[in-house]
Amino acid sequence: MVGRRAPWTCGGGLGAGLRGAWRRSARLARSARGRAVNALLAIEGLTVAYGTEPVVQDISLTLAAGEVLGLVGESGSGKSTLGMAVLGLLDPAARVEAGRIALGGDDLLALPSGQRRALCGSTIALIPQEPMAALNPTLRIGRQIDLVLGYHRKGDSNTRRQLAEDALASVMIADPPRILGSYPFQLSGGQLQRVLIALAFALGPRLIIADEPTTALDMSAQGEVLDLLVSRARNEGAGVLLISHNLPLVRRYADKVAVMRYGAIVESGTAAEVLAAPRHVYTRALIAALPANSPPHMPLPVPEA
Ligand SMILES: Nc1ncnc2c1ncn2[C@@H]1O[C@H](COP(=O)(O)OP(=O)(O)OP(=O)(O)O)[C@@H](O)[C@H]1O
Repeated sequence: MVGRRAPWTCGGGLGAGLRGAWRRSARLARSARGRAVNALLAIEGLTVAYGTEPVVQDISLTLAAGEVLGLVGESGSGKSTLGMAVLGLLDPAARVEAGRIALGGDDLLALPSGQRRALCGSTIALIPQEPMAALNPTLRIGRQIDLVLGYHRKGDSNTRRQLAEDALASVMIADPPRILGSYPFQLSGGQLQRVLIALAFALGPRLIIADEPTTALDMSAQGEVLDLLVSRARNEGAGVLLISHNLPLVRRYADKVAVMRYGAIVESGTAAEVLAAPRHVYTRALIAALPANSPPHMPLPVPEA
């Protein structure tokens, strides 16, 4: 696991050119069901190293607007490092050694740092594993949302208050005024994750990096949070990179799956193909390692060795 950050720590505006490219990409995705679509995100030959040790090696993948790509693999396989590379939030010790990350046709790695920062947190949102760690424990939720919306220049304080209430209502949180007046410790993990999802969507993301977004939640909250995140993303034409250990959840929510091992993708394809009929021995081992009766959502078959 690499260092986690709140989704709004590096936000800013969105260039008109990029906005146009994403709109075109979302239109293409909607109008081309079942056919090849223009990628919202295209990663080509990405290699990232800590010191001399490459932990992401020559990775290529694509994600269309409105699509969910599940990234699975054992701990330490490089999933979070890949996500952080896309966000532009790599640890200072990490170095991109090769490759290209294109979003809406623009090469993120070639953008000046100010423009790159401007995309992160608003256009590319992070939904982290630990919602509690992403929030300031000493500030009420309303104050934290107001700070973020203010940072992104979302109107005066009355407008921001209304935006915050609307954002919370849109993720079906009961009694938004009460939630805005609460401290993080007064809310459940599921409520906190909904707050982060509400805030992410209030900023109009085109790409969401969801890094183990339900690991800290109980089983019923896991389904609720992913139902919400994925349906909202599909409706708004945002792509989701869903990083998860939970294969049944990935199969339920992802359109495509990429399986990582030792920094490389060993198998990728549609979720149905990869998780129901895995070709790679490592994917089979991941599926075989699932505890019996683990997920109520979507039990996976254990393939023959
Ligand atoms: N700041 C860092 N400095 C040096 N090595 C790091 C750093 N962060 C991560 N690594 C190493 O990079 C490799 C990939 O880590 P990463 O967190 O990307 O894996 P992961 O698949 O996301 O694991 P997890 O599922 O546990 O979060 C691991 O070997 C890890 O030890």
